[in-house]
This record gives sequence, C-alpha cells and structure tokens, in this order.
Amino acid sequence: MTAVAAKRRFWVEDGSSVTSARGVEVLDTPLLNKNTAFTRQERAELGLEGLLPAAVQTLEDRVRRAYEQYHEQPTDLLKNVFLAMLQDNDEVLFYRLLTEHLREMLPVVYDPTVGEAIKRYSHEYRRPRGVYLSIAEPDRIEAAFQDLGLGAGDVDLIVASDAEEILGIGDWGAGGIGIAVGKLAVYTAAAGIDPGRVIPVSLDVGTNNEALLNDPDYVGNRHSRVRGQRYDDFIDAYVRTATKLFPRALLHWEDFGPSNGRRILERYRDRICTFNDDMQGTGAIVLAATLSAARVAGTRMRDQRIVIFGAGTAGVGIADQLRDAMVRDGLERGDATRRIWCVDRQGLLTDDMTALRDFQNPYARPAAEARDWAGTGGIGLAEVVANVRPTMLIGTSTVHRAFTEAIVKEMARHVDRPIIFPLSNPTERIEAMPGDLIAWTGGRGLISTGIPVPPVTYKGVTYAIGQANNALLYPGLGLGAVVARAKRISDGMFAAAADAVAGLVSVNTPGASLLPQVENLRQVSATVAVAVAKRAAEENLAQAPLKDPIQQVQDAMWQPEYRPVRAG
Ligand SMILES: NC(=O)c1ccc[n+]([C@@H]2O[C@H](COP(=O)([O-])OP(=O)(O)OC[C@H]3O[C@@H](n4cnc5c(N)ncnc54)[C@H](O)[C@@H]3O)[C@@H](O)[C@H]2O)c1
Ligand SMILES: O=C(O)C[C@H](O)C(=O)O
Ligand SMILES: [Mg+2]
Repeated sequence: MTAVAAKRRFWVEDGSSVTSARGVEVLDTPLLNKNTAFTRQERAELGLEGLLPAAVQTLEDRVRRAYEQYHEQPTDLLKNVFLAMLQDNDEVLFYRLLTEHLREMLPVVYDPTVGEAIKRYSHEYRRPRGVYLSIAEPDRIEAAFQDLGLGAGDVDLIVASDAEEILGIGDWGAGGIGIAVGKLAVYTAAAGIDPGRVIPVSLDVGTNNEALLNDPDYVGNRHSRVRGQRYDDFIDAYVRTATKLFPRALLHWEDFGPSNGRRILERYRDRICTFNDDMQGTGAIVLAATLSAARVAGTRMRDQRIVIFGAGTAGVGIADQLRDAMVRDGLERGDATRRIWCVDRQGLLTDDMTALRDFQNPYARPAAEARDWAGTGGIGLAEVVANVRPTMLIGTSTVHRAFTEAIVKEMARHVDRPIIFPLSNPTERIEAMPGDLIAWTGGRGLISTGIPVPPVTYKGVTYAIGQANNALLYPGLGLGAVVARAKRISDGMFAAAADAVAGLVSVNTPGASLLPQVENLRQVSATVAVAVAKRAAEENLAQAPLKDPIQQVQDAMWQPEYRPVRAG
C-alpha cells in the first residue's frame, strides 16, 4: 500500500486523528504513525502495546534522534534516501525535521541533490509514493486515482511531470516522480500545504534515455517517448479525470519538454486552475530578483536591456514576465519586447530563421539589426553581449560555464551594475559560479542563482547570493490559490507574487541578497499567499470569501505536530 493510499484509514475530528486501523497498520500509516510518541492510552486503544518499546517519547526526542541518524549518512544522496524513508514512515517527524533545518536540508530534499536521486531512482527504489499513470493504460487513470480512496473535497494540489526535461539533466522517465515528490515536500515545508491533501503524479509516456531503456533495474515503461495525438489524448485524460474526481485541486505542471510544456499550459490555463512552474513560477521569481536588482542599480524596469541565453521553457517564461513588467512601467508591448534578445543553440534568434518554436517567435530580432554582428562562429552570446550592451544577462541554457570571463568583463565594461542570473540547475549545469562573477565584475555584479550557494567575500565585502529558484514562489502561490479557492491562476497573480517577494527585501547594505533568505521561506510563502489570494479576489477569480486573508492564510497552514490519535 502506498503512503498516500493509507490516508483513507483516518480522518480528523476536533484536532484529533480518528482511525479504524489497529496495530501494525497504524504504524504503517505515515500520517498517523507517531512510533515511540504514542501515549500509553493510545497504545492500549490502538493495539500497539506489544509493538513498541516501553519509553514514551516526544516529537522533540524523535527529531533529535533523526537528526543524529541523518548526520550518520555519508553522502547527500544517502541523506536524501534517509529522509525519503523517514517521510514514508512518520510524515510529521519528517516535516518537523525539515522545517527546523530548512537551510541545511532543502538542498538534499530538493535542488541540487534531488537531481541525483532522480537519476538513481530505479536503483535506490524502496517503495512507491504517489500515482503512476501509464500511457499504455489511459482507461485506468480513473481507477488509479480511486485506489487512493480520497473523496472529491480531499485534494488541494496535484504535481505532475512527464520527466522529459528534469531540471537541466534531461529525460529521466519514471524517476521523474521524484521531482513531483520534491516539489510537494517544499510546498509543505515552505507554505504548510497539508501533505495529506496532495498527490504526486508520474505521467509515464516512455523515455528516450537509452541508459534507462537498457537498465535491467529501470521501473518505468520500456519504450521511446510517445508523441502526437496519443500523447495529447493521455494528457487530456489525466486533466479530465483529475478535475472530475478532485474539482478543488490545483494542477501544477513540472519539467515538461519545450515542445509540450507551453502547449499544455495554453490549452488548459483558461479552463481550469493550473500553472506551469518552470515557465510561470520561474518568471515570477526572476522578476522579483530583477525588481530588487533595479532598486540597487537605481534603474527602471523600462530601461533594462535583457539578454536571455537558453530560450526554452524557462527562458521564454522569464522573458514574458519581464516584458509585462516593462509594460506596467509604461512601455508599449512592442517596445518592451524589443528590449529582449534571446540566444539559443543557433545563436541570436532572428526573424529569418525557419525552425523557431512558436513561443520563441515574438522575440525573434529583425535579421537586419544583427547583420554586422557575426563573428567567425556566427552570432553567439559573445557577439550579442558586445553589440547589445545588456544591463541583464540571464542563463537558462543548461550550459555549464557559458558565461565566460571575457563575456562577463565585456558586459561589465558598459554598465555600472551588471545584473547576472545564471539560473540553470543543478550545480553541474550552472552558467557561471557567483564567486567568479563577483570577481570579474570587480564586485559590481548583481548576482542570483538557481542552486543554493554560500556567500562570497570579495575585497572585504560579503555578498549574499539570493536563490532565484521558483521554490521561493510556487509554495505561496499554491497556498494563496487554495485559500481563495481560485478558479484560475492569472498573470496578475504571478505579478502580485513577484511584487510581494521583492517587497520583503531590503537592499540597502552593500552585498545584500536580492531575494529573501531560504530560512525565511515560511514567512515569504505566507506573504506571497496573501498577495495572491487578494489578487484572485480582485480579479473575481476567488470562490472563497476573503474577510481576513492574513489570518485565513495562517489558519490554512498545516503544522508538523503530533495530533492525539483515537480509535474509531
Ligand atoms: N532557477 C529556477 O527556478 C529554474 C526554473 C526552471 C528551469 N531552470 C533551469 O533552466 C534550465 C533550462 O530549463 P528549461 O525547463 O527551460 O529547459 P528547456 O529544455 O525548455 O530549455 C533549455 C534551452 O536551452 C537551449 N540550449 C541548450 N544548449 C544550448 C547552447 N549550447 N547554447 C544556447 N542554448 C542552448 C535549448 O535549445 C533550450 O531552448 C535548466 O537547467 C533548469 O534547471 C531553473
Ligand atoms: O526544480 C528546481 O530547482 C527549479 C526548476 O523548477 C528547475 O526545473 O530547475
Ligand atoms: Mg522545474
């Protein structure tokens, strides 16, 4: 039985969990199990007396021991596996430990170690978590969800991935469930989304990763990726079934390939409550970091000249939100678009190129503009930077070390405070390390990264590097949507979320971070949630009354505490 399937074994009444389970079944239900923290009375009532050692311990005792055991794990991957086992055994303990040590453990549960765990998924596999939907059996989708035993009002959030572009590490097939599980752990740790009301989903449409196809241990469908009508019908069957069975659920899309991510979002965004995290969550957190950077630089949004390296799902998602922010700052849409230059594998995207993706087209530059820019190898990033003299350089390319010393120094020659965001994840994909960027710009660079990095000291100033990762944004967005019971997720809700994050940052001291610190993730998420819920109400998208959004958001946050358990 999966961890999620076990949920139907209990319900909550007056702050207590009431369960029909007895004995080992209680210990096997992660959201019910308190292990040595069950009281004598609970042990008697639930048939646990012979099954536990004598001591009755507290959650604090259990956290202390789990923290010691965590430190006995020799590698980050084994720490990740240890935490997954804890989550499958005692979810309250897992979340309490994670919440108390967020800065230390977020990189293990989430980016960057989650990437390694996904690569190793079939080998480290111990037990299932979530719902695994197979393209071979689209008519079994409903039955698969029903196996969870959850009712129509029981689910707030579903995170689904087809795993075609996991972080910057490509196609990892069935292992992609790991990104859905990781994102959901962050939703709970950061925003108090109730872990009993969420579902991680693997949409297994095959994989083009030959190492997996030839790995005897691989646990997913062993064929190449299905595309075209069959793929679309499968996604459609997932959306229809999930929204029919769980009409209150927000559908979050994660790590789809560029040919599908945007298409899927465009098809459903005006019909159901849904968003794509890589495009929209990323766009909004990068906008927040940009607003802070512009404050430090003393410049306006409308005056930025922006080069985006890697015009895929995330890169163009960022372009869209920066363009919209320039429009809000007074530019015409066309003029705002013209302040953005996108560079991809084929170099600068220009309007004479025939193979551009639909979503890249709006950003294609007139070919005539760049006629004289070509160096020996065409119009690459170096030529674009030299000619555009950008104020901002954003990396979403997955190309490690693409931001070379020569390119960065050239950029820094023409602008006082160069804004440089190497956003590719995980660590082995990042376009440049912050220490180098600070040194190459003589401390003038305004830097933010997707992975967590330690502060950099340069010439006596310590630079805190804010993590421009969508983890600072989507948990609060989700919580705000849940509290407002939003019908849709609008562009306005992302803009409100970005403003809320930027509003929490004080950039007055030299070297200050452009984004709030990860330790403050719960506060950040609560603030974002309030802003998102209010915006939903203003746009008539809220289905729940919002009398006191600040209190409503607080009340909605699940806390990692043991509840009393009664036999029922
Ligand atoms: N910090 C964040 O919150 C965040 C959010 C989303 C994605 N990302 C990261 O951004 C990266 C891209 O993710 P995505 O979902 O957009 O993937 P994607 O596959 O949709 O886009 C990557 C783009 O980079 C281009 N590219 C690849 N090699 C290139 C090269 N040599 N030169 C120029 N362009 C090249 C690809 O053609 C593609 O258009 C990943 O590393 C991912 O982890 C970070
Ligand atoms: O998962 C992350 O760390 C951020 C982002 O969604 C990504 O795909 O890289
Ligand atoms: Mg992602």
